[in-house]
Amino acid sequence: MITIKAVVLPVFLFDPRQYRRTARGCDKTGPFRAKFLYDSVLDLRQQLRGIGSDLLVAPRGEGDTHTTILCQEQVTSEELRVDRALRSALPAGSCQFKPVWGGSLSELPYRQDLSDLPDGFTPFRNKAGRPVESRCEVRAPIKRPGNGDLPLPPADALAAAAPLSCTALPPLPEIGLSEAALGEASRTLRRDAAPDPRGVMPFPGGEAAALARHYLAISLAAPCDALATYFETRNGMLGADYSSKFAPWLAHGCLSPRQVAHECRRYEGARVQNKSTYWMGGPIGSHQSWRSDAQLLQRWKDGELGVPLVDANMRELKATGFMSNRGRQNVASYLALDLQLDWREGAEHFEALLLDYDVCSNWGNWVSAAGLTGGRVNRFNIVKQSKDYDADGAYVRHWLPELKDVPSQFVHEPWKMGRAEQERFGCRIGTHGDAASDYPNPPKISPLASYHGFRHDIMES
Ligand SMILES: Cc1cc2nc3c(=O)[nH]c(=O)nc-3n(C[C@H](O)[C@H](O)[C@H](O)COP(=O)(O)OP(=O)(O)OC[C@H]3O[C@@H](n4cnc5c(N)ncnc54)[C@H](O)[C@@H]3O)c2cc1C
Repeated sequence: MITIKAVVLPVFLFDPRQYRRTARGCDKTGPFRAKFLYDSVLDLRQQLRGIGSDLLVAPRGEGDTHTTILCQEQVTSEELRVDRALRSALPAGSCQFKPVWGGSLSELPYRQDLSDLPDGFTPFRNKAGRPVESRCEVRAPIKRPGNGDLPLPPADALAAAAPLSCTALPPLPEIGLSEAALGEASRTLRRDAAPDPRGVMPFPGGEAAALARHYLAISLAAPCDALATYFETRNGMLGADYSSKFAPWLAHGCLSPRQVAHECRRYEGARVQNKSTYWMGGPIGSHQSWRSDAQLLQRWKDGELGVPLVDANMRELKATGFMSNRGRQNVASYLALDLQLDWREGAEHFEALLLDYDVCSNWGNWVSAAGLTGGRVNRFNIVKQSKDYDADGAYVRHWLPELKDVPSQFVHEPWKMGRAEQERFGCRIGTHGDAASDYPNPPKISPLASYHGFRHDIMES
């Protein structure tokens, strides 16, 4: 009798659908995430080589499939469409398609069909007065496998697996990166390309880089106490340690959320607990007719609106692929609730540029920012937010050189400077596009009172 041992074939397919343009003309994947993904695939290959196997890589869904395809179970529309296309492309009878649920860290204390799931975050988190995470058991991380621990084919057996390759990664045009993104990407993708020095930190892709992030060195030998102050610092916008910056690695599957949760518990046990470490671990609102203004939208994307906090954050995103949570909330609120431009334009722009793009986190947060969750609409007062979270203007000056000599009194409201002050502080305020001005006047926004279309309360914060 012949015994056939099950073998797991490690394959990475670059899916061209991820690199096309959307109907609104946005790249699905911009250069930052394309590079992060490349780094991550290279790192995965290195790790598999380290345990005697290898990674097969192909530009699209080619290759011989004759066993079981294991994949993450999806819930969102484009991802489900990809699953359906893959299922129907599989030769009948020769291959099984097996989605596995991996979207939650532990069993939630809600019904399996989620019929008792609250709409808002606060009631979700505090079920019957107890924080939801205190009822959730997170399983311990699995030990790192060594050579021979996994049913992987040896490297030399994989070397002959044409048309898949284990030597080279596919060139970008083969993946289908759009022309516009390619121009940028070919620059960013140079191995030696340095990240923008103004960014919060470099983000190399791959598990090795994630584990080297010292925030995770909750490790007791050399503890990093940034975690202890997370609750106080998490609304920051400058520097590496106001938040974990794990999101890009989590979004790409380079870092296990179970491992992060485990390290946090270990840290809390050994050092100190923090109120907010629990973090680590479709629109239903009323109809709103969004305005359409391509020029204004472009100014928002370019950080050229004349609203310093929004502009600084949008320039950071454009230059680095990252933006703080505080920044994301403000720029999203400003686009949807102040400019009343279509929030989906903003969500698509984020999807293209964010290193940590995740379909649920991005689109879910945008739905909420646009006031479409069915609950209270939270409209950010940008000037108040600027003064609360960037009191001395260090963040806006970091990204807006036009305002570098403008004192704190005016830095968040430069339009309030008179002509003499503009002269004195070297910043002329004027019409957007006017060569004689250094920084634009902000667009006129609708007062709160004219804000129709929402059935629910509007709260300013
Ligand atoms: C409009 C908008 C779009 C967003 N798009 C994304 C996205 O595409 N991908 C993404 O991972 N996050 C997204 N977020 C959530 C949040 O801004 C980022 O997760 C966070 O800024 C990443 O930085 P960090 O890893 O240092 O987070 P930390 O503050 O250190 O938090 C630790 C982890 O918790 C999770 N997390 C934190 N805040 C949120 C949140 N509000 N919603 C969901 N998860 C959260 C992330 O996985 C994060 O890495 C978005 C928020 C807004 C307002």
